[in-house]
Amino acid sequence: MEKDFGGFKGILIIGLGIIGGSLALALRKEGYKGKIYGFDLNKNRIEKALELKAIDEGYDFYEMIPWENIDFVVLSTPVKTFESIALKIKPFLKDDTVISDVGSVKGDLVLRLYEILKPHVFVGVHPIAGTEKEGIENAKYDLFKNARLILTPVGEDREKIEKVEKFWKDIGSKTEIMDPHLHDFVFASVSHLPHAIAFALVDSLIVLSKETGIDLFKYPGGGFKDFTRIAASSPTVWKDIFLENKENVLHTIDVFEKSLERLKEAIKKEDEKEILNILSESREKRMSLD
Ligand SMILES: NC(=O)c1ccc[n+]([C@@H]2O[C@H](COP(=O)([O-])OP(=O)(O)OC[C@H]3O[C@@H](n4cnc5c(N)ncnc54)[C@H](O)[C@@H]3O)[C@@H](O)[C@H]2O)c1
Ligand SMILES: O=C(O)C(=O)C[C@]1(C(=O)O)C=C[C@@H](O)C=C1
Repeated sequence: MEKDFGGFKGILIIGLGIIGGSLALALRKEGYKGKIYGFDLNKNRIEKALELKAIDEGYDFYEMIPWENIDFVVLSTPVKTFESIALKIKPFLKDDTVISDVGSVKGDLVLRLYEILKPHVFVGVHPIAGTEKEGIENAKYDLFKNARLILTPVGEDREKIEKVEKFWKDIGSKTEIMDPHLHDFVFASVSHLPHAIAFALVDSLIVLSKETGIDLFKYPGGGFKDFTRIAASSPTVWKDIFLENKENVLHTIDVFEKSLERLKEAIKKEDEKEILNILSESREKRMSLD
């Protein structure tokens, strides 16, 4: 099928971070012919986006944006900013402009955004791709290529939902539709919990270093570094994800605590059979990935 990026002629990306920036670069790389507008509260990000030729025009005041040219808006800021941004931009939107996002949490948030923005159509999107880096200075044009991308539409506007799906397919993502609440349980388990544990693991070493007076951070090998790469992720982005997906994150932490407790008990009792059971089952699962 011919590439038309959903037929959108003018795209506004709000938030020129690693994800918003990578989206702009991917559009260029994949041959998008329309105009790309960028918005960010941080002027340095706008300058960098212009320097990289990722965007055609950049703004830090909504009033200045040529809204008549924009038929697709993508929210790419931390998830807790989405609702206030939606309220701010709504008065400027053309009737047929579609609004979407790239946020890591969906659930009730997409229902609230849908209500705030109607009669405009909002379609929730989550690309399952990223790194621990932040800002457009770390953006990659191929971040979304062959990556899974979840759409969590609410409402019945098939035509606009399909336009958003085609937009991402033309960038090279593998799209999948999911219920927004199911999405939040799944990604609490496979993404939010691992980030919480990685941050907490680094914190454990801070505590142990203070307790002992030994700078444990001088000694990590590959194991600790591999395990905690994601603890270098943006605190602002992850604070918002944990709070916006609070119930699921708390539940998955409870389950993790029980798993850790099971291993702890087996070690305490020197129960070799139980230790081997836990490690073998986990190793088998981990090896079946990819
Ligand atoms: N980083 C990842 O791995 C990843 C992956 C998938 C989805 N996401 C989601 O993508 C979104 C963006 O994350 P990121 O990693 O690109 O973050 P980032 O920190 O790299 O970029 C966020 C940008 O938003 C700007 N910003 C913050 N508040 C703003 C506001 N109120 N108005 C305008 N601009 C504002 C910041 O100045 C920054 O340039 C988040 O919702 C996140 O959950 C992130
Ligand atoms: O690879 C990483 O650094 C990521 O954290 C990417 C990752 C993930 O957990 O897999 C992080 C958040 C997203 O919403 C999607 C992807």
